[in-house]
Amino acid sequence: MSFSDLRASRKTKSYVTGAPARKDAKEVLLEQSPSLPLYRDLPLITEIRTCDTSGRGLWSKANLRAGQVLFAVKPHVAVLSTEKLDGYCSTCFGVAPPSGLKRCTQCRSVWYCDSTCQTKDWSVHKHECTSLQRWSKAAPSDDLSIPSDAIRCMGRILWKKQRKGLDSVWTGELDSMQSHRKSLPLSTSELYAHLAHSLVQYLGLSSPDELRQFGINSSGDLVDLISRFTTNTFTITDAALCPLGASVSPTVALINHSCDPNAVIVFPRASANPQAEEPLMHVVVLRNIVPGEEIMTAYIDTTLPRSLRQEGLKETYHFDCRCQLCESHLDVDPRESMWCPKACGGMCPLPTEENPLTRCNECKSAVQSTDAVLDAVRVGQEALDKATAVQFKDPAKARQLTTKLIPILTSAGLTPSCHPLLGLTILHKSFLISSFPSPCTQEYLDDTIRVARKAITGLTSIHREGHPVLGIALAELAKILAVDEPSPRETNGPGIYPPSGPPRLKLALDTFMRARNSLMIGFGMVNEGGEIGRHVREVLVSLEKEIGVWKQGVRNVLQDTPKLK
Ligand SMILES: C[S@@+](CC[C@H](N)C(=O)[O-])C[C@H]1O[C@@H](n2cnc3c(N)ncnc32)[C@H](O)[C@@H]1O
Repeated sequence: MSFSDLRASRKTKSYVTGAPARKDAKEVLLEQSPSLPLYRDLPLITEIRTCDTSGRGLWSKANLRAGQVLFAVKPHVAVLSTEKLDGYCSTCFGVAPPSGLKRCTQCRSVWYCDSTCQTKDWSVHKHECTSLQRWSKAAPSDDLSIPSDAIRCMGRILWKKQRKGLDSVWTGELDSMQSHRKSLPLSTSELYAHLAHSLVQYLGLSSPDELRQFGINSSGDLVDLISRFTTNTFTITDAALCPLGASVSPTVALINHSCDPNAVIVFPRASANPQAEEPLMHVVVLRNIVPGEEIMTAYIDTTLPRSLRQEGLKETYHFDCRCQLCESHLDVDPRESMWCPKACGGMCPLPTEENPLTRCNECKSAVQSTDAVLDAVRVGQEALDKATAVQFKDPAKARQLTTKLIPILTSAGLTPSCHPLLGLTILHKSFLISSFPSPCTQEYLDDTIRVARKAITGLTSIHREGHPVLGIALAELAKILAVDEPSPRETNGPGIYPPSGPPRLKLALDTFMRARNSLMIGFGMVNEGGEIGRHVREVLVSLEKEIGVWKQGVRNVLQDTPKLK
């Protein structure tokens, strides 16, 4: 849910238990007058409750099934990230059509599908347009000519607030989102001051006093705005979970966090008309929920080890996570695990500076190479941070880092689900897929398939089937398994991966089917797994036909071949 990054949620199989209803939940509390009915988007099968530890939250009043779309809402405000502005429509967030997008001729910074999308956005963009032009003129360099996503999003919040009315339900919902103003750590003051200054500049105000027109009457109100924005913003993603920008929905923001979530927020782009109401946020149930259970999503990447998750949650959301996963004491957490040094098939917890002694959970053999493992994890973490930071600006450099570090971490004994190996593998896979050579060689194709499979092995140890991240990764693997082989091998052996020829096609079919099952849950049954789920279904139909033709061909050959005497 972090606005800067898509942090997919994950789950370890061993934690698969229904979360017990929290005892400290109090009765329904809605801080609103009857004349201001907030959260009209909420379905009747949910209710808002408050509890001492996490404030308001959303609770289920009914049995909910995995794959059920609990509700779908249009965010109050959404903005594209700067680097996506020229590739997607700023209104519906649809990808540029083959005929291209239409650019706003005034600010020349935002793009639309067509005049329909442009007209829909005009009531807010007319303010934004002037601000963008002014900002660009004053920018010291080209790469600073567009303000950050946060500033553009907060600008939109204020203009829309003004338009909807400061006393409106719309504004009431926004203003009821949680602010941490009273408990902000000192370390945030510099960032907040910078954001406040940039926002005033972007809005073209000569003094903070002019913020009154937006209902901001004091510096406290301004801090509230920034705090509400950072605490309640969701990453907006495309149908394949690639981050596109930031969005704010007060209804969705009622949902509290768990590192072991029972729901997920996705943008499946499910409608037959891609422009209709998009971008639409769907809250999808990941596993069955019983009445009286709290609905929870993950705000951060749950493939991360506990310490990094806790750090991230504290920094952005200001709480100490006490979810089942954080409180559990597992023998071996797949996020921090290595193979048995005697290769008995068991696993050991990853050694740490504080706990260097580690043993296999099966044969109890001790890991001797502690220093080497610690070093590998440290350089792996540095490489992952660097590669993530430069992946768009300098993909060659990023790929160099992943190519170099994956073998080091693998030979240090880390399992595929272990951090930072899993992160590096996922990144490496995306580099391989995005730079398929033309013509593609068998070696490149097979290598990409192996890396994609390794990522899935890691993800499967953490996510349950049905998680959208797993569904997308499976669909990606299935797709590359179905690519025509440049030079198929003659033989297939039990230890050879990937197989070649017809067995490869069969494996692609099975992987597509597994992907489809996961996508149907993760992106919602009624959405048919979203845009990617529908695409997978189409490919499945044609692959089944292809395999059917091949089987028939084999049958014909067998029938035509004279029996051996
Ligand atoms: C998006 S809001 C969630 C709704 C919020 N509880 C409210 O009352 O509006 C995020 C904030 O809720 C609180 N929160 C969310 N999940 C929590 C958890 N598992 N434990 C403690 N606090 C939590 C934190 O204060 C966090 O900054």
